[in-house]
Amino acid sequence: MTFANIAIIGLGLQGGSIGLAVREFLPESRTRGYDLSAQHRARAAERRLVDEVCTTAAEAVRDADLVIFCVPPGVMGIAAEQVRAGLPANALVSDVGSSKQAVAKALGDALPEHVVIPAHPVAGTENSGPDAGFAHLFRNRWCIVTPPAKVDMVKLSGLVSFWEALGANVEIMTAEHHDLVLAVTSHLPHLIAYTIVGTASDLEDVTQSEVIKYSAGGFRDFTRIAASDPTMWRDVFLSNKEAVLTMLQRFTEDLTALQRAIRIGDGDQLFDHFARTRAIRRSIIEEGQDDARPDFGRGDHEGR
Ligand SMILES: NC(=O)C1=CN([C@@H]2O[C@H](COP(=O)(O)OP(=O)(O)OC[C@H]3O[C@@H](n4cnc5c(N)ncnc54)[C@H](O)[C@@H]3O)[C@@H](O)[C@H]2O)C=CC1
Ligand SMILES: O=C(O)C(=O)Cc1ccc(O)cc1
Repeated sequence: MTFANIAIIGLGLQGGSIGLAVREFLPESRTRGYDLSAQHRARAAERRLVDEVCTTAAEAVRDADLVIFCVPPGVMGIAAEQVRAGLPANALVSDVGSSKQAVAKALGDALPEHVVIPAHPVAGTENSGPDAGFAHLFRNRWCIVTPPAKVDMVKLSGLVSFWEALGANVEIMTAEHHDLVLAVTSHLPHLIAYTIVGTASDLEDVTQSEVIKYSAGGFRDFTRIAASDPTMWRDVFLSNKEAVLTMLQRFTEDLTALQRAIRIGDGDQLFDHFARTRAIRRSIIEEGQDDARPDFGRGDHEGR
């Protein structure tokens, strides 16, 4: 099953990248897009992120057989309500939200008559808006698809093929499992980055010049992550609250254990811990899941 008319709601990093990637990898498909911001619509048209930028959401979904919501997690339901009037009955509804249970519920509540199959491309950057997108964002990255227990298999396989055509490797799991895994691999790291950059800034009377001067160290990586979009990340934490709080509890216990090892001078514990984490990093690189690969996302994008 291929999609002839794809509607993209939200023309920022994700929506723009999908539009550009469809033009490059699925040239037979036609794309229409809508964004709430008139400024973003104008810029999306200038960059030709989609074939046609529409001034209403209902117009963008006209004739669509696939609609992908690419808006912050907290407004998925509102955005879905905006397309209801114009959405063809047979259209598949999907999204790219970073949390899945809450987003699936919001989309399902707003569009109860439609097939909804949520997805999450685990591919992004700290940049947002219509200037941030690029066609190769999804190349060699995971896209996690979280179908409901009873699902239209033809539409599911169509969605899997769609993401594979854009270069992604697709994994299927429940929304609940997704939210737990991503809480520790993505959401918690962002929370830690937001915290450390805030802490350093609060100490700025003492350290301001040093923070800038020595930011080529590990701190620089944290500032990149902590520059990520505030609206989106506020919504991620609020929409995946339970899983994030569970993982934060575990993290806090492990941090306290390291804190104690430092206080009592237990060098063996520190060494063993750091040796274990180094091995994890090396295994990630061996599996080819690392952004630092020479060919990753380069060429048409300088934002990383
Ligand atoms: N930033 C990242 O690295 C990743 C983000 N995601 C998910 O993708 C989704 C979109 O994120 P980005 O593209 O990064 O954000 P973005 O901020 O670049 O784009 C979102 C766009 O949605 C528009 N918008 C807001 N409310 C709207 C509405 N009601 N109707 C239509 N347009 C509306 C905004 O004007 C903006 O242009 C989020 O749910 C996020 O969790 C998923 C993977 C990676
Ligand atoms: O920029 C980074 O390091 C990211 O981690 C990008 C990212 C942000 C949110 C997601 O749901 C998936 C990927």
